[in-house]
Amino acid sequence: MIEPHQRQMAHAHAVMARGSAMPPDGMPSADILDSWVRCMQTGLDARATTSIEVVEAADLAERRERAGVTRRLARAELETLAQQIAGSNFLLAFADQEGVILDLYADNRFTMNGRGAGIVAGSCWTEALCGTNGLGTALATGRSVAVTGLEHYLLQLGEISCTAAPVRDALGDIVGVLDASSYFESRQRHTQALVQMAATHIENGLLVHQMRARLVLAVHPRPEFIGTLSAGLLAFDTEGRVCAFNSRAASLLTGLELARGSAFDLLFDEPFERFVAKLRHSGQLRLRDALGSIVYAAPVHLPASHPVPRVPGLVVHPTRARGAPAHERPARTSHATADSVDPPPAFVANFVAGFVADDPAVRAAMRTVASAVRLRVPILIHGETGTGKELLAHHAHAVSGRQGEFVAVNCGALPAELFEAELFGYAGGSFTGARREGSAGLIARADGGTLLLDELGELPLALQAALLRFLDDQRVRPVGSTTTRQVDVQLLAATHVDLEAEVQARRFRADLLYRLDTVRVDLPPLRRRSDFGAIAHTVLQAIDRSARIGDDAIAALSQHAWSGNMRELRSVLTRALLACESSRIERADIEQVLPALAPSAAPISVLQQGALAQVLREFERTGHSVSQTSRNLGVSRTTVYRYLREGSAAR
Ligand SMILES: Nc1ncnc2c1ncn2[C@@H]1O[C@H](COP(=O)(O)OP(=O)(O)OP(=O)(O)O)[C@@H](O)[C@H]1O
Repeated sequence: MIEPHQRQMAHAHAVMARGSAMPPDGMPSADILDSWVRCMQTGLDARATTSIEVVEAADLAERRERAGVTRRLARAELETLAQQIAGSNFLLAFADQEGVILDLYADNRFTMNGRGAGIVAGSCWTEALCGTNGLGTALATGRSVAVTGLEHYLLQLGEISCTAAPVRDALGDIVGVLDASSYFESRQRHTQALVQMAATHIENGLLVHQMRARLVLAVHPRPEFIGTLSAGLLAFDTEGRVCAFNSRAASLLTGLELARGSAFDLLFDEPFERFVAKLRHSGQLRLRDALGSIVYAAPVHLPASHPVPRVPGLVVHPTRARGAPAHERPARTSHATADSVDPPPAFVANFVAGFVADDPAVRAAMRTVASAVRLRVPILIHGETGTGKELLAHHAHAVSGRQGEFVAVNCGALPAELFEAELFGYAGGSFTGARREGSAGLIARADGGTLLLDELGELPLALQAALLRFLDDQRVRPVGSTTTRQVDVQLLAATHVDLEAEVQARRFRADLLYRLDTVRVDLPPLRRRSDFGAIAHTVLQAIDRSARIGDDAIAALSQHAWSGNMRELRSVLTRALLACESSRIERADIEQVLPALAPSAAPISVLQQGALAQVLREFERTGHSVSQTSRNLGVSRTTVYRYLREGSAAR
């Protein structure tokens, strides 16, 4: 069926073909109208069949090389976009500032059908050559555009819809353009927002890269938006003069004299030096701008060369530039689809194999985490036991692109004295049992990477103060040593307890909670997840790849309360699989094992009676693997640790 829009544009083409010197009335937008005028003026024939020019292989290689970091950032975004609009017949392309496609990701159906045939690496899409089109028109206007069906000037492109956004570097120059093309009929409402967001991601990455020797600030009138794409970015030199800013900063600070070279003190009601000193101390600050409005600011990076604090008692902590470029991130698998949700502030693909994330709350958590790691702020992950906090932490590490290790440490696992040495390291011979050569500690091991403090609620009070100090300056001083070492660690903390209640009960320091609670994500319990079915399938596959489960069985499972969440589900599915006669679990198999488990806290109570022996036996049997023991018994790792501690105290 020809849609009214196509009919209207077909009419416009017909009028033009009759020799009109101007495009007819009723053009969909001023950008398309102006573009047609430009095409007419260059004498381009809308009806001619034009073969799209493709540059030589050597030229393409040279252009790719020249595009350097921009291209690497763009490729990462193309991959993410490909995940988001996967299966919807799309072709995604990144072209340089001359409209030559450097990279593209195409859905097979799009290329096989032949309609996207001319869109290949090296093809050139300037308006002068190809008429009105996403890439060319975005480059010509410097704005994000959608060119739908017959809005294309060349009739031969009339079945394609493109949406494209230019990418600007830190100085505001266009350095490339991102495009998503589809058949006219499979275009999607959210694609333009997705492409625009991806372009903003590239621009922000580029600004942070190009300004890596500068102080880069993220600003927003509301603190919770600091880590999102809505935040503005501003770079300052050591004198406090603006070197670069993104378009969000320009619109957030409208009315102020924001331009390259503007002095910080003219924009904000605070002397630059004092601001930097405070920033080093506190990480995020509330500022008043020159018009009297409140703005929150947090450093994206704060180089050591910026003014040293003159405020007494403040600690200096130069930070390193962020981790590796996004293109070096690991391969990803995804269960997430971006079909019907409204465009959130920052989209992110699923980086962890087997991590089901079709639930909106989980996807929101993934996006928050991805934004927070970009700014390297600590993240507090909250959720009942077994809801996937550690898996989300792995995702955070992967999405950060940081090259260092992911180090997880269970705060309930060790007594305070040993824990401090484990965490911060120790000098040789500093206490009985210490190794002669000493140890760098887990924080140092996570240098350049990510440290997860699991079960944060169990962190001994004595260590909470040390952690707070570490969060302030990212320096570690090994136990028994007089020297400190600067590290660059993305901190994540996970807990299932209500930390506010712990603060009330004076078991947790309020200042530490305040510091860690900048970005908080809550993982929903299994009973509230909309993707329960997908989870059940995935967990079952992890137990036995050949196993299957019927829809009725899933429906029966979904009725359960699952207080042990994924771990409990895994344990129930294992039992059901053992109980069933084939490798396909049916409702009856579930009914056979579920009543025995209800109420769902049963695994814990099983542990409580004669539990110690059971835990120790399983711990021995699994070759001292805490995770394996926790999995096999269907309890959390903390529970296992607690029993192991009790066990060793009793001996
Ligand atoms: N979204 C998910 N998709 C598939 N499997 C998951 C998901 N989330 C968690 N799991 C699985 O559930 C188990 C528990 O996950 P994880 O250890 O991350 O939970 P947790 O919240 O950290 O638990 P705890 O609070 O007990 O430490 C793991 O085997 C994990 O692989």
